Amino acid sequence: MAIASNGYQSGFGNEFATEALSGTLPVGRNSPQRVAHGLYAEQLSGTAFTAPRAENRRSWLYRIRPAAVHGSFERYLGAPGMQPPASIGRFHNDFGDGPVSPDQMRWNPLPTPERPTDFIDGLFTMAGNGSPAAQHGIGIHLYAANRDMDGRYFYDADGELLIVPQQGRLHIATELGVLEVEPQEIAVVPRGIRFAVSLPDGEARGYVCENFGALLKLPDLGPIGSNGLANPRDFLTPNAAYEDKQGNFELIAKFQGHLWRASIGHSPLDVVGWHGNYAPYKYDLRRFNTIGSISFDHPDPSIFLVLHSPSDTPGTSNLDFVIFPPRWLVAQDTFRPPWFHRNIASEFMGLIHGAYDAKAEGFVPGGASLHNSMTGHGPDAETFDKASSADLSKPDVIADTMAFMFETRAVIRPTRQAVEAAHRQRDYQACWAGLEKHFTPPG
Ligand SMILES: O=C(O)Cc1cc(O)ccc1O
Ligand SMILES: [Fe+2]
Repeated sequence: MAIASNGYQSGFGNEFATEALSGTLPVGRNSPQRVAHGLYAEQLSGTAFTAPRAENRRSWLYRIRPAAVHGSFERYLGAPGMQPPASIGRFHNDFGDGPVSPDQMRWNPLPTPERPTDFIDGLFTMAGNGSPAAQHGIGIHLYAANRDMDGRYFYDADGELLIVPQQGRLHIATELGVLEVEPQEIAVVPRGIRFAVSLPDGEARGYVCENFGALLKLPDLGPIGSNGLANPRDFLTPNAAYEDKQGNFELIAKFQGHLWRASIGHSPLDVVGWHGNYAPYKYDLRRFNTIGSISFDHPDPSIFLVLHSPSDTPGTSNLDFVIFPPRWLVAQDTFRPPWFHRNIASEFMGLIHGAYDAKAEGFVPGGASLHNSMTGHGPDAETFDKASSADLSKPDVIADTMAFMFETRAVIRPTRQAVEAAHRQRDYQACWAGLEKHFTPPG
């Protein structure tokens, strides 16, 4: 039985305080000689102790047993039958260091698993850059699962996890409380926090971005002003909820790019109360206040930025999480869909719902595309033809859609299993083949 949700607190990066049993949190100190109810106090830090106050993230957990209590770790390659031949498992950060193709690439959704597969075994690494060791870059994964994590708990020491469900709800029971998310919502589980995922709909699939760099934050708004894009009060962090359970359980860790397993005799989701600003959260993408052009020209997609992980270079992100939500298009004398372009940044896209306005066909919900640094891309031939002769005297509404992009400063290296996958669309480039020469010089 999964832990029931105990509701949420609202705000982004607040100093939260929550207890599932009253009187749990110590008053006026963090680590009293004896904690109430016979609990242990434990600090979990998500930034350096000495990080500037505005960036500093840590929480104090009051729990039944400290996190140190478990058996020793051994390598874990995934459930039997799931490993690819190289025996590195399907979920890893081996992005390779040899030649990487600049091809545009696109994939159909990850197939539903043939055997019972939980969220962790259902993860399939598509691409990435940087590394957990370097503390910058991202891992990009798809998941397809049809079984609850039962007696099994996971944490990722390599990065925070941005989870983007595409089909099926997720019940994410974490040490700090429960996140219930459905498609068009996202969940963020910070580095190190233990959790178990169950599937209220029996099946689920979606995307995960693993952020090895600086923690995701809300962007500055500059001239937009003090409101807009993703508003802080729409972010929800769970109230404390715990289970007091003994058994022969498993703790899976992701550490330096690979999975490890240890036995654990109790549920690590045993935090009765906590306070601090390092905590999981969720956000409903349908709450995004979309801003765009009301005069002419299609703006850069940075106007759709939800969250970003900055790098050491100002304005140049380790990760930008951008969405393409429903919106009105009113720009005059303008080619309204995304333009043709080549970018310094690299782009991995997914589609949560509906259709994407740059692609008439082939980019399907649950699918993915990759356009690397300086690789040309843009609207397919059918979209170009339609938009070039559209009636601009009327606004267009783009309804029933939710696409997103993981954009990153470094080249995104697709994994071997992604390049060789049966679900890769090997004919993707054909979508631009119909763009004929129209050049007609005068005379
Ligand atoms: O390639 C894409 O479809 C993503 C994208 C959308 C947009 O509106 C402008 C630039 C961009 O890279
Ligand atoms: Fe693009």
